[in-house]
Amino acid sequence: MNLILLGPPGAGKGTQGENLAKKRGLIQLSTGDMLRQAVKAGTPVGLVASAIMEAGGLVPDDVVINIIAERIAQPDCAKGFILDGFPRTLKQAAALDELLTATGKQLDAVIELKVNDDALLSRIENRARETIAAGGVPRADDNAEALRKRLMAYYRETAPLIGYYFAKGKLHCVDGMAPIPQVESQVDAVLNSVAAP
Ligand SMILES: Nc1ncnc2c1ncn2[C@@H]1O[C@H](COP(=O)(O)OP(=O)(O)O)[C@@H](O)[C@H]1O
Repeated sequence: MNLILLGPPGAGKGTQGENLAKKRGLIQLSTGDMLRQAVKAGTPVGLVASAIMEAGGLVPDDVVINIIAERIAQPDCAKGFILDGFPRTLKQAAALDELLTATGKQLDAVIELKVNDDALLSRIENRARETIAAGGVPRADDNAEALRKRLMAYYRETAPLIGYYFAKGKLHCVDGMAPIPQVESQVDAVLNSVAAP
């Protein structure tokens, strides 16, 4: 089963993706995590991405499309994958369509996590606080200013994908404001409904 998790920053895509990966044996592909690893490792992609990510902007389409194309071609992805943070633009969505067609794969569902804008800022601030309390270093983009930029990028570039996937008959909405276990069961219900009979 191949899925996309769609939603604004802080909607819970990472949490739900991790859970689905564990429960359903799918591979979680988070472009944010991949890019953060590239930044840490100082690879050429990391060098391009670092300042853009820190400011809350979007990394160029070609860069992320290449990362995903390479990763999806790996044998472990044959058992199914969850895209978390990709596609984020219509160009990325079109590239994904081509990629899936070329590799004989299909998209089973797009799950939109719906969350109130007001909740996002406090979720992101909490995430930064909890990381610090646990002795870690918070993400460079988990602050109010970068979040506003990320939200702007979301509404300008990513939100049109909701219509794109609705028109393709792939879109399923889930209430991302519910407690985590309830979001999980809503996601489960969606996946059971799209699973091959
Ligand atoms: N598909 C993508 N296209 C462009 N930039 C991306 C993409 N995925 C991740 N990024 C970059 O990585 C940052 C962090 O992404 P992510 O971890 O998904 O965070 P969040 O969903 O909390 O905003 C984004 O703000 C962006 O700069």
